[in-house]
Amino acid sequence: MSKIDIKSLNLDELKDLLQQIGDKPFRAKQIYEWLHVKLVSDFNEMTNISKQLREQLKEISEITNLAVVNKLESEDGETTKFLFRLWDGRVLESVLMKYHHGNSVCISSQVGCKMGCKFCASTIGGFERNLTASEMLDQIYCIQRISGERVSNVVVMGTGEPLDNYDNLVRFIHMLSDENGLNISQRNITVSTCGLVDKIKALADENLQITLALSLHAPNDTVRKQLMPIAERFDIDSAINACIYYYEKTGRRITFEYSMVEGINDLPEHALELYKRIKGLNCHVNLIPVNPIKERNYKQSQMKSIQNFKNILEKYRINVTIRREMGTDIDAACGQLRKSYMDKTSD
Ligand SMILES: C[S@@+](CC[C@H](N)C(=O)[O-])C[C@H]1O[C@@H](n2cnc3c(N)ncnc32)[C@H](O)[C@@H]1O
Ligand code: SF4
Repeated sequence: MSKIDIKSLNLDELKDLLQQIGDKPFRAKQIYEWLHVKLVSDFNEMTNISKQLREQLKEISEITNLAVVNKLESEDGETTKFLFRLWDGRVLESVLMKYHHGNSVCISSQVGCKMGCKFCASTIGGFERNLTASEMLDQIYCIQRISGERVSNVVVMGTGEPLDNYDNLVRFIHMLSDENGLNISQRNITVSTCGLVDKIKALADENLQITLALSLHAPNDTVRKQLMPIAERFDIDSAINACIYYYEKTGRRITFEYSMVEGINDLPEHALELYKRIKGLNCHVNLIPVNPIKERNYKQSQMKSIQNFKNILEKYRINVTIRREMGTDIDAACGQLRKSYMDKTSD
């Protein structure tokens, strides 16, 4: 894309742009509303903007949009997976989950991922590129347009490591929670990371109110290194300490994600060790039965091991839930739908 990516500009930047082309800055608010509230993807739809200004904007800028490649709805109707095509032909996936408290969208932050976690389908084809702020917003905007229902929660838990795309992520969060845009409360936005310690600390200093989720998946470095290469770069203590810093700066309770893999991280001694590591922290542990992917032979923990693990943590008064599996009938594991599509198209 050689033209200006107008949907990635915040309101002040849009005002500057209008000033530069000799127009009134107050028009910026109207254009911002067309892009981020009325969710249009064509300058011609901006009916209160003069034709001359629309033509000028078309010449220097572009409005990103996503094309729907595939849409799969789970049998219970609660989960819909979307496969989208970007302007450069690359594909990404996003998920709409309908809860009684509102609609939540899980978005991707990168095309592919370079982090190499052993059980994750998103990383198998490697890393392709970062998503821009507009491409992250587009996933939510498209789903809201297609479903006709307001999105109230956003989780950055799809393909990619959001903190490896730091500047675009922070821009995206500001724009998503902007009162002139969709105005989604920062408290309803969750960012999940495999644990880039320096970036967690930087995020803590941004003065945001989003929830941070750390993908922990192990009670110690030995087990963590078996599952996540990032554990070679940052040890478990430094990852947890970065979360403590995040809590101290923001007052936001930390979520620890723990994908349960049979025989690897689901034993009672793991639960006990985990408790000792996180005791005293204002946190919540989310136990996720791992979704097996065909490229790896990791098995999902038995439900009785997961329940036992939960009971042990609860005995020590750790806040813990087992994540309800949603949409297992539609390639629910993160990156799986995109991976199936890539496999088919490369035949
Ligand atoms: C796909 S990642 C994206 C966000 C970020 N890169 C991270 O690792 O936290 C979101 C969560 O999904 C988990 N995950 C990935 N593959 C999974 C699988 N096959 N089964 C269960 N959880 C999985 C990750 O460990 C992580 O906690
Ligand atoms: S779990 Fe997250 S960091 Fe790890 S490979 Fe998957 S997307 Fe990347």
